[in-house]
Amino acid sequence: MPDETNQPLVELQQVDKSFDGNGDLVLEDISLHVKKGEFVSLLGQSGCGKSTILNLIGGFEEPTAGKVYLDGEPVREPGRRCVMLFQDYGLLPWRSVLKNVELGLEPIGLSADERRERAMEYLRLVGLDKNIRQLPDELSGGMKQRVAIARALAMKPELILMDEPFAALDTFNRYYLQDELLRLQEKEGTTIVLVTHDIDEAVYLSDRVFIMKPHPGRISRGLRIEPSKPRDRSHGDFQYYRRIILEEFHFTQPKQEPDFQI
Ligand SMILES: Nc1ncnc2c1ncn2[C@@H]1O[C@H](COP(=O)(O)OP(=O)(O)OP(=O)(O)O)[C@@H](O)[C@H]1O
Repeated sequence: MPDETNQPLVELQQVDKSFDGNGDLVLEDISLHVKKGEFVSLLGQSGCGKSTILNLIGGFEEPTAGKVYLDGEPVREPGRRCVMLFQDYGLLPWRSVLKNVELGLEPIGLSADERRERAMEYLRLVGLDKNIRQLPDELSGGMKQRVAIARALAMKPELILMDEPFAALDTFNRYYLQDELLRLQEKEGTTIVLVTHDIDEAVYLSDRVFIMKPHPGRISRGLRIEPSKPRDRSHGDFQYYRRIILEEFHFTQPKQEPDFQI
């Protein structure tokens, strides 16, 4: 549940971003905030700057103008309070499932026993405690992403930045992992910013969706998704929000009589 009282965990104030010297903006005037415990999605077509926003929040890029804050402090570099989760899982192929999860814990000064215990706890949570000795290549895509989620959560970050983490998975695995992610987020109270171009995914998971437009990348609308979670994908409420988003992208057509019959 989002914390409605405290200051935002993430805040972008009037952020512009260009990568080249000639001032062509990739992002223009991005202002948004994310509360602690909130699940927020950035939704938009390829190239509109979604990943760039994640990189700015994570401290991997600097804004050309404007400010990015994490818990009230300007973001200057990547830190341990925030982890990134990618579509391609980011697992080391030569390390076992257990060792991949332990990897994220190596820099934080836990003993070997503590690392193992913490890694096992999170592998149990994602249902992979029987697979700890397997190598990533021996796992399905869904299992690999569960290892990556366990590794991210085991680091106990306040913020997880997810860049299309389920895009490579089939529909069943995607639905399954989306439910699992919501369950784990509720349990851990983690704040999540998700980048996606999947409208259903954004509506199913998010407390708020920021709809983006390209050239330059900007937020055209912030939409609060009111129904409580878990949501029913076939419910009218779900279709209501889908429709608002489709209209924002101009994907809906007025009803026309067909010119010909087949
Ligand atoms: N490091 C970089 N150097 C130069 N241009 C970049 C860099 N990173 C991103 N861009 C450009 O910024 C624009 C936005 O890219 P970004 O990856 O943020 O978009 P996106 O919405 O996440 O796209 P996708 O959904 O395809 O991942 C693109 O035109 C891209 O080419």
